[in-house]
Amino acid sequence: MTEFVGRLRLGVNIDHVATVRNARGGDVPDPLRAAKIAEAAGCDGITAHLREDRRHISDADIEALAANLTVPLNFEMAATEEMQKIALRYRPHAVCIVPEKREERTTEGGLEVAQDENRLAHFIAPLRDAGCRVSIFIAADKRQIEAAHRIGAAVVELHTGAYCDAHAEGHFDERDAELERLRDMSSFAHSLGLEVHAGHGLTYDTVQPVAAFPEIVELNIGHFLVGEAIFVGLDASIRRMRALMDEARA
Ligand SMILES: CC(=O)[C@@H](O)[C@H](O)COP(=O)(O)O
Ligand SMILES: NCC(=O)COP(=O)(O)O
Repeated sequence: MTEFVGRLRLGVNIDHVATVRNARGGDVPDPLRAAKIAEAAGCDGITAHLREDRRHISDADIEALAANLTVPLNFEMAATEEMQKIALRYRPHAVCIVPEKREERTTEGGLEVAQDENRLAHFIAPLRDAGCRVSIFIAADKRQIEAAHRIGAAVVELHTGAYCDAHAEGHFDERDAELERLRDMSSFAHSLGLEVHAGHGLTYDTVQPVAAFPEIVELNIGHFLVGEAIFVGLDASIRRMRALMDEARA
């Protein structure tokens, strides 16, 4: 089932502004300032991942974002009791449950929902009751999508990392196969009534084929935008991404 869903939303992930700040300690660069620039550049939401080890975003960042944003906050977190308490304190517009491994450099894969269904169903219930849209960050995998649907998630965010990595490494057959998987699985998730988002590792070079899938309503993009901002400024990097997304959608 496909349908035209209108303007594709851009959620700007500001985690890696905090990474730069934390390299030295102190207060600069300030993720909230980045979020305000992103709002002015026309983003549709701000994404921030409060990792359990606080390697980038801090508790104080979440407090500042929750108090000052005018666009919705998408709060990414692991499925732990500590994070659930924080989410229930701030009640962000959306909570995206992501897997975390201590030794990983970034979020390597999607959440294993199918093997942890009962626990996750109980875990997300209070978040849903508090009014948060619960999103599950998963690989483009039918089994995981079906499990996310069964536990009562409103949204699935499909991990685009494998597609982006294959492109960056010049493995174009693998890239095309990953893209095909993303296309099929976004359509499948949509057919179950799930809202479909995608993200991780997207760049100017990789965003358009994903943005063209009509079932996807939101892309969350961060690391590349923050890196590009070093050269052109954050406002310009976001506006260019926005333009590429709109072009692909048209
Ligand atoms: C879940 C996700 O894909 C992003 O939020 C990403 O996790 C950014 O943070 P890291 O680079 O620490 O993984
Ligand atoms: N959920 C994915 C996200 O928020 C952004 O990931 P990245 O662009 O920083 O890799």
